[in-house]
Amino acid sequence: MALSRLLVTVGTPLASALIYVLCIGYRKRARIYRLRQQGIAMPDGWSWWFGHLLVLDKKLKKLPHDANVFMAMGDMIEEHKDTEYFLMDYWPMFQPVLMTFAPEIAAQVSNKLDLPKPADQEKSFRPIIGGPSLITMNETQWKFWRSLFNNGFSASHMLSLVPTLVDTVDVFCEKLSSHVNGDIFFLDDMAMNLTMDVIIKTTLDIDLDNQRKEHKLARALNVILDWHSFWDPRILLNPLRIPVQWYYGRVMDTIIKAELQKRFNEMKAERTTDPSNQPKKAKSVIALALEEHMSQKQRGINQAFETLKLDPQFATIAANQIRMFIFAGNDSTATTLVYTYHLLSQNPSALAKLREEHDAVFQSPNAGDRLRDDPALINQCRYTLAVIKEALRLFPPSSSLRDGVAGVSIVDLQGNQVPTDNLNVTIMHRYVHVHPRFWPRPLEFIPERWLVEPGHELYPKSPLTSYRPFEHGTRNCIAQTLVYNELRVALIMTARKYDIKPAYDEWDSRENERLGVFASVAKNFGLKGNECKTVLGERAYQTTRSGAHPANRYPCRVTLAQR
Ligand code: HEM
Repeated sequence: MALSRLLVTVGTPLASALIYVLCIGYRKRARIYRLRQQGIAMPDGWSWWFGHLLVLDKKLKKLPHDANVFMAMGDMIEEHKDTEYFLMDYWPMFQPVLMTFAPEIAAQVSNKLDLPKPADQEKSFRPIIGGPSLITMNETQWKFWRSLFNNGFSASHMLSLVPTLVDTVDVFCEKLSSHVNGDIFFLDDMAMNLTMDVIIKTTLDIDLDNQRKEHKLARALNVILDWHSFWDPRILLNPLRIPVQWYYGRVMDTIIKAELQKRFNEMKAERTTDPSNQPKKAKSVIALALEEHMSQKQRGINQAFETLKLDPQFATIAANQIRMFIFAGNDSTATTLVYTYHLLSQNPSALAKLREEHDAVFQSPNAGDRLRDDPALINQCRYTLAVIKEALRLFPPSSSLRDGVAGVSIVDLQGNQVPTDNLNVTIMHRYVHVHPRFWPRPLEFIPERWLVEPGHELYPKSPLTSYRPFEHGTRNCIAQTLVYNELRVALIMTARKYDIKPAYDEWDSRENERLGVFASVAKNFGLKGNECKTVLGERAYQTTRSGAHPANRYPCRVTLAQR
């Protein structure tokens, strides 16, 4: 009797929960089934149980194990040339996603419909960022924070930070010099240290000097990222993950909040001293945001500035924003720099033209000093900018992700309505950027295409929609001017000094030697396959590591430039 009562007590809620989950699951699966029946484009091989996961897995198996998942979409792009979008059903892992590479559809997503960020994105970013931030916020909260930061990232403010960039790139040059004629090193790591120093200096005004010695702030972020995955169950289910990420998140917050308080105190002190006695110094992004916030607050409550306090709620979200700037800005900028050097190493005539431009604009080999005196000189380096734009076209480090909205549809190229509710939408930058309908000789590295006039055979069709590494519309990247300035300064100060060449062949043969006799015996007996090491013929293929880092952290060698 007691047993049957227990079974009823425990079993009823369990059975109800199971029925509930099955009902939800069935509803979601039935929806995709209906979309298929309606003719919404999707790859063949869909299954009720695993959506398109098995289809994707089959494509991924043809690539190196760490290749970026977007690289596996090449066949699907070919198969959907008529619609230029397709629905990928990631059941049971994620929400289904409408994947598009049509600039016309991308423009609807980012501008016309201005679709919001997915509600669950914040949760997956939380271990890294700590909570809501610009990248995941929507509506009023997003508007408030974006308006606080816009001024700090403005073109004029970014130009005033060029001398800071020069100081940081000076250390990068010192590091490159230490490898001249030396052994293989990993350019990706070195670029990451550079961009970390830049992002912290420009947003928070701390000199990490991370390029010389790993700073605890950088280390904390790196540990969090080592324990992070958006999908890998081996990492997500590890019981140590949450405490480790929580601890290092606290380390980051403590450092950032202490600096915020310092900036706040400096700001108060500035307001009470005679402005003519204050040293003229470029302010950090957070200092400008704090000033704006405090001025708004002061106007709102009509209270003397000296009596205001830094409110903890504001400080917490501001700390998230800084953590997000570090995360969003570090990898993507570093990988772009590495791919720019890579493309230059493969295209000697472009490198020669770049050097000629630097000779013409700066004359002296010490471009850093000239830039410190006259930051606007970077704007004269048109070919340099064209080289960077071309690197971002061929190796964009990110894509855009948006949430569908009930009742809102995308109009496809044939004029059909594609409903977006309960779907995410991804704009695949890589495939928009090499779209043959828009780009002449799409796979070639041709910086000149950025310098010709409309009507020229190299001029892209509709560059405003077909080129979107920083996305368009209200949710475009807030830091694109910082990125262009940082990369320009780095190229200006290094291109004439160094020749950087990839060393993958040497690296691969060393790795084979290291794996030794057991691996080659295993291969000979067919126990271990010869893993493919290139994607579309590219050894420096983009990997899954956030920011689409080049394979194996880009092993390379550097020598002094031979001209
Ligand atoms: C090569 C470097 C970079 C690239 C290619 C890049 C690309 C992008 C893209 C594509 C978006 C839109 C994402 C979406 O629509 O889902 C974005 C947004 C954003 N990026 Fe970047 N980014 C770069 C560097 C940076 C840096 C250095 C920072 C930080 C200072 C940064 C901060 C942000 C922020 C805050 C947003 C969200 C803006 C908003 O929604 O208001 N990015 N970025």
